[in-house]
Amino acid sequence: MPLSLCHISKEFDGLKVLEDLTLEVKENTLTCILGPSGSGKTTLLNIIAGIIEPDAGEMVGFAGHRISYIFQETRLLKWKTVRGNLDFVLKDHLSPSARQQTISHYLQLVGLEEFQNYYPEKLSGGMKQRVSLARAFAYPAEILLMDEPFVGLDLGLKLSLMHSFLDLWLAERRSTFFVTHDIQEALFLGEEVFVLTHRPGRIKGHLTIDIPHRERSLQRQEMADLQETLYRLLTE
Ligand SMILES: Nc1ncnc2c1ncn2[C@@H]1O[C@H](COP(=O)(O)OP(=O)(O)OP(=O)(O)O)[C@@H](O)[C@H]1O
Repeated sequence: MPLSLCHISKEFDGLKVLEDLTLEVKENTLTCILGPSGSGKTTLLNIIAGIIEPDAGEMVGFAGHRISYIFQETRLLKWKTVRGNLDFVLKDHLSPSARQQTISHYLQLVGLEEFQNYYPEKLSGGMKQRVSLARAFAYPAEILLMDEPFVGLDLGLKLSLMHSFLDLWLAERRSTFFVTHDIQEALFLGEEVFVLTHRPGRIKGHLTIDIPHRERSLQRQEMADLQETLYRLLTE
């Protein structure tokens, strides 16, 4: 069943943040919501997560689905080890032995097995974000919400985290809503990309990118053209 947001509007104290926003995607699609700062991207994720009620509109296809939410700041529990952080979100869902296996599987996918007994304060920023990705994927959620998880990181680290994220996501597709104001993130990750207007956020444009993730390179003219289109949509 597709996931649909239908005519969603939201204002805070008279400030219109989202206006008549409608989109529909297939299940297990990696959807990027690309928009300028203040266009209501976080508000939209919070509405999908059920943290905020929209003033108008409805969501179809989301009911009964569990949600994992990844933020810009990693929100790891600092009194628990890497393994303990994953264990914490799994303890109500899996038996102890299944938990051990699941945790090892995801830590291996993000290359952090040997750091499993470290506390977050002993990890670099990139390693912490990898733990947070592994934790989000380990949790048995059908929907993944990602709020600019790589913002403010240097280019090398951002690229390496995007690869870690894609390794996890390609191994096990989830319906993902990834918000960003970064054209390259949308271009390299999105299967569907929706571009928002300035506040109040409305859908300004929509692209489907059907190039397999592993074949996305700016050397390809098609990718360069898509980048140009996204740039125009975002800035004009
Ligand atoms: N709970 C709230 N109460 C009042 N105003 C709010 C609230 N949440 C968000 N806003 C306002 O809504 C607008 C959109 O915020 P939001 O965080 O959704 O945008 P964004 O696109 O995620 O921005 P950024 O890219 O800068 O994070 C902002 O002007 C913000 O001040």
